[in-house]
Amino acid sequence: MARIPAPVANVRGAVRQALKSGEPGPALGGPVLPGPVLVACSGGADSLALAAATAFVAARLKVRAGLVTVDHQLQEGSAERASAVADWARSAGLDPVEVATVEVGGRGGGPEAAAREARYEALSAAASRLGAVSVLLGHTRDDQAETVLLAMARGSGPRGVAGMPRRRGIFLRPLLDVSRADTHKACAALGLVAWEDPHNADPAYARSRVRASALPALTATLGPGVVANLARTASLVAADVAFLDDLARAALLASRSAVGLRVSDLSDLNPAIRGRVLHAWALSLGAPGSALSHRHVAALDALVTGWHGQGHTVLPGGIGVARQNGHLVRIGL
Ligand SMILES: Nc1ncnc2c1ncn2[C@@H]1O[C@H](COP(=O)(O)OP(=O)(O)OP(=O)(O)O)[C@@H](O)[C@H]1O
Repeated sequence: MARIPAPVANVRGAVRQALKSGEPGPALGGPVLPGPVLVACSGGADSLALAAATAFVAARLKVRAGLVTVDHQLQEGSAERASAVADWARSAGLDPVEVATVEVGGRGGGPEAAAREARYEALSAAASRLGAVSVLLGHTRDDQAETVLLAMARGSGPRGVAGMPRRRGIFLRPLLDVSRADTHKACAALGLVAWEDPHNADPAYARSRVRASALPALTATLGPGVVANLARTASLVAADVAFLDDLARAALLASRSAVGLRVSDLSDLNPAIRGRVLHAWALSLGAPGSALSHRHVAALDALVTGWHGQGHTVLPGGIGVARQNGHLVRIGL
């Protein structure tokens, strides 16, 4: 039997681990299969290698696996690309296979964010319609390293440096330990022609510049382990962040009162926990997470630790918070 090329084996190994460990849902591999695993595939090398490996592994594990490709209708020929991906997926034995066509226009936050939001909505909708147990995404170790570097450069703090989670809700990223070079080599070895997203090489995007210049420069300066080490940093930080978040959840419950949060409880907390409690509380009041910054949390913190009788502070979403009678309370503006 011909030897399987190492990159193909690596991608399959990562997918096998994800499918076998039960990560995609408790009933996988059991007698009753509640629904398929879906691969979210753009036709790019990462998600194409993921889809090919999933088709291969799922057939052997007797797990149902399908594919969804999203047509953002933003580029010339996007519908043809989507239907070519779908045709290939059917020929590879994936089932069900769907093209989800989305309208990206009319959303805020820039074209990239709008496309991402539309894509995740479409993938979530397809997953519920098809009763899927998981949606597999093709992010690689290199994507994780880029995410960490960007987060550090932007001062995003531990939550950003923790990178992309392996699982969030129905979404699962089995390739976070696999290099991008391997997904490209796996496609080449399998004779799969991957689509090149022109955005990936567009220097208008910070991520493209990190990919094209910053990471290669760091690798040249510090050595070839930089990408893997940045990705490892993400998982180490993610474990700490999860622990601190657990502590903060408990502290939030303990400091809640009928009117708001008790200042005496908040001031006893370690600053790392207090910041998280205030952040979580602000979210619970309805402040939009995308707009809630360190500055807002610092202003809440000042009501606790830098109290000099100052007035209220305003959170994103027009939410007023003041200190009254030993409590942080929401006020009408
Ligand atoms: N058009 C698409 N159709 C289906 N899945 C897609 C599409 N584009 C991207 N994906 C999925 O998302 C993964 C990441 O893609 P990409 O890096 O282009 O997006 P991103 O904007 O960085 O994603 P994220 O929002 O998760 O950070 C792909 O490997 C694939 O699984």
